[in-house]
Amino acid sequence: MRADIDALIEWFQSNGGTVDLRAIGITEFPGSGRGAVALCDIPTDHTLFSLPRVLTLSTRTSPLPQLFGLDKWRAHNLHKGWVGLILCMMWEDACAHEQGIGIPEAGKWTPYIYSLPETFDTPMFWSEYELEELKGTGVVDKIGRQDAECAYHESLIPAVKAVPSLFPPHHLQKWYTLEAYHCAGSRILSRSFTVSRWTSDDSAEEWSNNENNDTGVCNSESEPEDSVDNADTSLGSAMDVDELPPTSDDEDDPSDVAMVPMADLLNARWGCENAKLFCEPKILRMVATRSIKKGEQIFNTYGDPPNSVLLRRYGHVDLIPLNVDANNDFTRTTEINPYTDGAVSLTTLGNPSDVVEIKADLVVEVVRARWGTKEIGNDIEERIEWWLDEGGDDTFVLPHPNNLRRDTNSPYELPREFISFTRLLLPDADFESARKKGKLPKSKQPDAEVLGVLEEVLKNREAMYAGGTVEVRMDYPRSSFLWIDHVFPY
Ligand SMILES: C[S@@+](CC[C@H](N)C(=O)[O-])C[C@H]1O[C@@H](n2cnc3c(N)ncnc32)[C@H](O)[C@@H]1O
Repeated sequence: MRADIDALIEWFQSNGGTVDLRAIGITEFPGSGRGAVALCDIPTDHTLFSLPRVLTLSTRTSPLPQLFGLDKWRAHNLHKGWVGLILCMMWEDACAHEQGIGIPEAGKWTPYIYSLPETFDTPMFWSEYELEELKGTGVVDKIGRQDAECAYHESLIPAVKAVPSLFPPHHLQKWYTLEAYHCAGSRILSRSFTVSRWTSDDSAEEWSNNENNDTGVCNSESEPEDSVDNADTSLGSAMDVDELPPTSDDEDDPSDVAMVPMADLLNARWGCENAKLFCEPKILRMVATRSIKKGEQIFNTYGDPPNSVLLRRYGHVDLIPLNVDANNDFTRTTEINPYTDGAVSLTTLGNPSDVVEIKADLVVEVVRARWGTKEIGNDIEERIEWWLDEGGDDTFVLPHPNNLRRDTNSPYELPREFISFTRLLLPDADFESARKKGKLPKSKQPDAEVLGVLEEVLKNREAMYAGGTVEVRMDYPRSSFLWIDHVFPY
């Protein structure tokens, strides 16, 4: 690993990147692979490293789309989704290992390619037996193996076969296999960033690792250092002149998805962010967002997603000490820092961003089982339809009671929609009058009947998870709390 990292840093610096090697080192962290460590006390706002935009690897910076021919690229649907970037990564991999293929533009990212992982712990690579462990979580449905493989067979392979000068036929069985495709896809999934084109409207922006933002969120921070007049030329790639337009205005632009050498060596952990990548007209800059003590790990942020997302995209979960009181109940105290505060009873580990998703179907099932058609009537489908027409969701999301970022000590509250929907289904709900008034049932203060349904829904929901028993206790209205133990694996 050392040789790869040393070669990466040398390549990085000789191609316009800067690294403060007095402040940051790359080392192995047990359980999380390579990561960055502070070699001295680092003050807030210190630049740890920076790189020109052209050193990022995306369909905008790779020479491949141009060499392939932009019209042909589009005709093969390589401008949609991640398949184009996956092909660029596979091509770079082939070029790096085959010592170039006689094309001068090939092989620019070779030391970077050598630094990338070749195996992954994500569920994409789990056996059926192993996936059983995820039963009940939202992960399994979101792995997307079939869709990914469809793009491989329908777009990537025909494209590769169409241009033998770029993809020599004897490379196909080695560098363009389904396995290599999944490897490139997983590298993107776990390491890419969203790096938009610099526009004259932009100020310096912070960009979180792509993982954190399925939504592609970026936050405005400060003014750019360089005048925006220089911004266009700063991109400097061949793609500046004639590049692929975004698919459409309201879709995420796939050419914004970029591999960012060095930045992707930083790990992340819930609530531990102390560095972040900022986007400027000519460069990307990794900056300390807090003071970091010598010896501490330098953490980027992946957006503190729930463990379901961490596992699916990165192959790990965050298990941090949760706030629990002497009775092993979650507390809502917001001031306590679970990493440093010795006063906290640390008996439970988890990820405060975890949620439980409850499908509306499950509520319907419980209501049906409890009362039957005779009591609730024949119009349950109609009620559901009206609920959806009124903009109601078909899934309710229960946040973790221990989410410390919720700046409140108020009791745990069930999502109001969840209560309102349940009330709508009950036999005594005045559906006709609600529909006439166009008003959904009240969502505050659930009564005993609603709570009875909700308790059963939660028990049934818990039983869907593989393994372990869960205790669901409801203590309402005495304390106005709903206590749910261990029901938050993902
Ligand atoms: C962006 S890379 C970070 C660098 C990576 N550790 C390496 O060795 O190249 C993301 C990967 O790092 C690992 N990782 C990051 N944060 C972690 C954490 N808190 N716990 C365990 N593994 C982590 C996961 O394997 C994840 O897929």
